[in-house]
Amino acid sequence: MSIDFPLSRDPYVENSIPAFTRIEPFSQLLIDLQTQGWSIQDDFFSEGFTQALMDEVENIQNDYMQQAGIGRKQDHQVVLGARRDYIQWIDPDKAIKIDYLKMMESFRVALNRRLFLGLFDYEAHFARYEEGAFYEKHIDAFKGQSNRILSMVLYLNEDWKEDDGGELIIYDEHNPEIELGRFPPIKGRLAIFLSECFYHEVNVAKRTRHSIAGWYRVNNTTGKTLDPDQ
Ligand SMILES: O=C(O)CCC(=O)C(=O)O
Ligand SMILES: [Fe+2]
Repeated sequence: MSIDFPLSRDPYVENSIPAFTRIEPFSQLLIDLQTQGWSIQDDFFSEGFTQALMDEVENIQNDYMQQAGIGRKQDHQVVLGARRDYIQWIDPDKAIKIDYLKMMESFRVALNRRLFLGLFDYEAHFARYEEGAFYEKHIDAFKGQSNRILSMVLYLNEDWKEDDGGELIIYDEHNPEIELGRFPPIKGRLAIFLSECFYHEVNVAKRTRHSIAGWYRVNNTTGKTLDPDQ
């Protein structure tokens, strides 16, 4: 009789594989942002790097995640009608997370250099939508009230099928009744859009759906008020 153990890979080692396979991984993305304010990029990271991020998120137990709320941490409230996912903020405490944050830092520099966005930092969390979870139509930042400038979501789901739902729907900047597109959360796909401009929504997922959602921010610290963290 044989016992089935889950396949376990060797732990990811810092800097062990190239994070990107394309020569200029940011170029089309920067053009899209400049011309339309949003972009969808497939295979953004290399296969091995994407796989290491998938291994990481798949192995987080629910107990180590928190139920996502609406708004920032200090006014954290869980509104089940609006959003139902579990999150874990990404801190540089493991090789794959260190390398991921390093890559996002190099992207921040490229964004500032090319688009003069003055981005100050990046915050991100793993997200798990279990079967039946969704996130109703919303905007990530209200003009003048937030320091979130760019929203990014990286999808980490093997063999996502059309029937699995969970699409990201992006709405028109000028008329949020009009859909710009529906994007299934397939492995390696990256969605990016200006946080203050695009309403978006996550359709009900019919199976567990993993992603990393992150935001590039500006520093709005003035006088005695420190910019809140997350
Ligand atoms: O997972 C997605 O496709 C979008 C998530 C989202 O909109 C958010 O976390 O603010
Ligand atoms: Fe969002």
